[in-house]
Amino acid sequence: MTNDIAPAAARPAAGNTPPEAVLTVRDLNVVYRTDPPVHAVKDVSLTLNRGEILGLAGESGCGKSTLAYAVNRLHEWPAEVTSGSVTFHDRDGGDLDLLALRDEELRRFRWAKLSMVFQGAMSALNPVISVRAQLEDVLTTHRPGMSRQERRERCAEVLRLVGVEPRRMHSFPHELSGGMRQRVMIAMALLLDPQVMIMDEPTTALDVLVQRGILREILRLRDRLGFAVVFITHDLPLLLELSDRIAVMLRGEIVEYDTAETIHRRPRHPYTRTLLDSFPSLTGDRGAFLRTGAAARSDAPGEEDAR
Ligand SMILES: Nc1ncnc2c1ncn2[C@@H]1O[C@H](COP(=O)(O)OP(=O)(O)OP(=O)(O)O)[C@@H](O)[C@H]1O
Repeated sequence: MTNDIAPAAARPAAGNTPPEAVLTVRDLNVVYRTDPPVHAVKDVSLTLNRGEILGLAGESGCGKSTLAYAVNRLHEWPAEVTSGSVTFHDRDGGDLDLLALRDEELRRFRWAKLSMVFQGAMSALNPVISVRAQLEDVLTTHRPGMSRQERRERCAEVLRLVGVEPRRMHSFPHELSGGMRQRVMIAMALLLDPQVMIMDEPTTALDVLVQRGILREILRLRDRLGFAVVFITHDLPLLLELSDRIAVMLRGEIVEYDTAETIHRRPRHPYTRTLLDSFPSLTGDRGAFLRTGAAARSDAPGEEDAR
């Protein structure tokens, strides 16, 4: 492992502006009401700052997805939030208690303020509805005042942002490669200019080159558009490259929470050290390609995974 990682948490807060929270999770507990019950998220507290990438790491089954779903109120019975709070600090001012939002408020909130990208784009996208129709549907629902022309233009714009040629909007998801579909999912998550994106293993199923291209794109977009990201993966070394801060989760609890720099140089918890040592490097020298752009241009946006 190399020591050339960029100073974590240095990038989002340009100048001397102190970090400003966009999402605060306090003492969150989630239990699956099964027999026996599973206490999947235990007293989790996290703060996501505006524009930062917060990595959430931990092995399969530690509760990462349960936490992400609960934050966005996407959890379903038998999962139940038993205590805690999730507060969204809107850039327009005002705090929203997400756990208290009624259905209609929640519907308006999701995608517009906070969007989510899941691992399997194929399960999130409808394979038999064109990309354009699915993107436009989000706009029709959330921006009813937009004209047809404006909707088309916005769809083309977000596809371009994620490195997909706008002509691809006429395709159906099943006609696209896995990487392309993930890019379309990211485009959809960007449509309404959200302040937070939760990405749950968005590139895990993809091969390494395609992963690299997409991860780079996420960094570029974050720098350009300023949204904050909760990036979930079991690949802690990958998070070292991508994240500003990292939370390490073990059996439902956050056992270490610090800047990527500190976790890289001075991991305190034995489990963090195990995760760092045991995971094979997918990306070569850590920190080499994502932040510095040192990789070959073969991972140029949208081309590597074109069919
Ligand atoms: N529907 C369910 N009913 C009962 N227990 C569940 C259910 N879904 C998840 N769990 C349990 O909750 C715990 C946390 O699971 P979760 O899927 O959140 O972990 P994860 O870290 O996201 O894992 P992965 O990386 O494999 O998705 C696990 O013990 C899991 O078995």
